[in-house]
Amino acid sequence: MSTPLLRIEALTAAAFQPFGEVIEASPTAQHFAINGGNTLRFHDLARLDAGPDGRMMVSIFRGQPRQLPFAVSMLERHPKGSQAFMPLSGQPYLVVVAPPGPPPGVDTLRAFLASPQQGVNYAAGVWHHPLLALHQACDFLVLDRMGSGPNCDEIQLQHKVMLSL
Ligand SMILES: NC(=O)N[C@@H](O)C(=O)O
Ligand code: NI
Repeated sequence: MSTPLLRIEALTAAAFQPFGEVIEASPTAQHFAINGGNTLRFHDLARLDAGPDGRMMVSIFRGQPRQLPFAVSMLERHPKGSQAFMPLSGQPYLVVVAPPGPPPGVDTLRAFLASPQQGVNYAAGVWHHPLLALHQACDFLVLDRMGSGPNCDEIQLQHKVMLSL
């Protein structure tokens, strides 16, 4: 039996709501002028969470491009804190997620194509695939938890799914 294709959806705040937030300078986001009108502030776009005993840290991930079609065989989650990615290299990328809680399955997996102007913030415990950069090596600004104890659970999918554009 061939490995099923996972449908890839356009990334929107509404579609991503069960998993976290989309970070983008959207006209629908709360925004207001600052700095004497020189600057527009797109305000409070994501809920960053390091838990009661952690702190947020800033990193840069340089992801090598994934070759498509790509087999999704595992996901991970960070139970103690959120994790946000903001693209820096002007390329789209893929996001694969499943709701927090039960092990992800073909019926709960979702895939999104993020534009170069869209970041994502995974809420704590949301299942997601590690960075899926496309086309070239891409840098991402990453905001996630520094703290004690393990904060990355990995799970192998019972049934693989394929990503293709
Ligand atoms: N392991 C790590 O820091 N990266 C992953 O969490 C990821 O989501 O890419
Ligand atoms: Ni992660």
